[in-house]
Amino acid sequence: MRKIVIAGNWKMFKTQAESQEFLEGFLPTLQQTPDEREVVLCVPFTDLSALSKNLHGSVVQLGAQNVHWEESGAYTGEISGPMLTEIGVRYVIVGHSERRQYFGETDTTVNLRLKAAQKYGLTPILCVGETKEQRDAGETEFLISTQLEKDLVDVDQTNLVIAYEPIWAIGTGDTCETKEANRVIGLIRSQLTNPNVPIQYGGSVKPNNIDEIMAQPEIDGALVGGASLEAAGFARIVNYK
Ligand SMILES: O=C(CO)COP(=O)(O)O
Repeated sequence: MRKIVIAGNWKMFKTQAESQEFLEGFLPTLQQTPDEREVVLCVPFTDLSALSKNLHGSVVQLGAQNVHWEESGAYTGEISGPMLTEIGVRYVIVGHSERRQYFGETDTTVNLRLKAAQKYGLTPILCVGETKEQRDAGETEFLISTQLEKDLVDVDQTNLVIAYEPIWAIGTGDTCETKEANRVIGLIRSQLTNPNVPIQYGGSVKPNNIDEIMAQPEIDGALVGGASLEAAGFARIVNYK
């Protein structure tokens, strides 16, 4: 059976004080969450250490938003796998479209980061997805299959989560039609050697559309941006029906 993974991606939001306030609202709502749902918070590096202490003993796993491929070295501004695992981080987002768009992330560096994450004991969440122009030009399938082919070279598919995030649906309120998301995720699965890799949908996931998204047979979870910043809303998403 495939694992369900619901992850919040806080992006560049929340100071430590704000993250603490979030937890106070969020953690008490989780007692009812069925065991098979993995709940992950992918937070800014500066929030990781304090959250790690406060999440201890809860069902929530901690995630980072990027990882460098070397163990250590002269890489100003970067964070390595051992630095993350030391403080209890279990997951890391790799290849988010915002990293690819604004910070020069390429399929080559995504591949290096995925392999390093696994080497140092983290589970990477690989993000793939097309732009509006690529979708309108009928290039969605080609684009995603090319990303997967390049990103997954020598990557262990037994310790991996994939997120299908159509770029045009991120932060726009313009959710991908659930049947279409289900179709693309089915295509992604058909390209994997391990059909049990959990594949999430991401892009304007909200409390009012999570039930419909999770009802789709190919969709194994969600990667949630804006709606993961508010405790009650994210709790509703995690506790989808
Ligand atoms: O980029 C996302 C998650 O990684 C999605 O962001 P939104 O949920 O804000 O659209």
